[in-house]
Amino acid sequence: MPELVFFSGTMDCGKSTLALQIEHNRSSRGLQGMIYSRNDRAGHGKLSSRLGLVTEAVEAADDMDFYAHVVGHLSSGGRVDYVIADEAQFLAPEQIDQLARVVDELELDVFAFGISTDFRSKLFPGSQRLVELADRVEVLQVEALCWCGARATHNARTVGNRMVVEGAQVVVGDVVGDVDGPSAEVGYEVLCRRHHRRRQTSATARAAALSPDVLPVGGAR
Ligand SMILES: Nc1ncnc2c1ncn2[C@@H]1O[C@H](COP(=O)(O)OP(=O)(O)O)[C@@H](O)[C@H]1O
Ligand SMILES: Cc1cn([C@H]2C[C@H](O)[C@@H](COP(=O)(O)O)O2)c(=O)[nH]c1=O
Repeated sequence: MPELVFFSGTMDCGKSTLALQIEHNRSSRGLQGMIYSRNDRAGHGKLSSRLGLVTEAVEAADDMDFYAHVVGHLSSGGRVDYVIADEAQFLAPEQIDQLARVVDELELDVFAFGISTDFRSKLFPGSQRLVELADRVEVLQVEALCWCGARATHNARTVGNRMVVEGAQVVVGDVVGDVDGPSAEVGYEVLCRRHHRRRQTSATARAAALSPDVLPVGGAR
């Protein structure tokens, strides 16, 4: 039976890498995928992984009808054996319904990849709809780690190395390493729930270790 599968995890846990591996394994057996992405960091019409792999993709506009797009491709003589949708958190709920329709009416597997929650730990609308509609939700095997060593389950947004909790839901960006000194750039860091709740990033934890009498934002350690 064809399925709608939602592969979910934090940022930087290998979702796009897995999407590219699924694409590679199927295309190397002569199957043809329709690959969608939206707002990939590598640019318009790309699906890229931090391991350096990248492939061409259809950039999913916010008014794009996925079902009509696949039907249009098939009607004009194209072939589609499966569908991959990366950065699925950025899709509208109606677009997730269209992907479910692709599974049910065109009998194609649809593999969607994305983060579930935003920097405030609230579900993205597209991810919420995926959780509601998917045949399976798969959590990725490779654990991204918080600076404390625990499994990272949450995405923090940082500005100037400090976690922020105000701002637009969508700001395309990348995880920042353990940077020294303040940065005005918006970045992201994956954290365990405990440190996300306490707003303790690696930089603020390091600063607190250097000056133990300074409490993190929010009080408790
Ligand atoms: N230099 C590296 N060596 C080995 N693995 C790496 C390296 N850089 C990144 N990775 C792996 O790639 C993962 C990120 O993959 P990616 O597909 O870009 O993540 P996602 O799409 O979930 O944000 C990291 O969690 C890590 O496992
Ligand atoms: C938490 C969070 C993330 N984003 C953006 C940042 C990146 O461009 C993507 C996630 O990409 P990845 O391949 O999973 O690393 O989402 C955002 O816009 N808003 C957020 O709250």
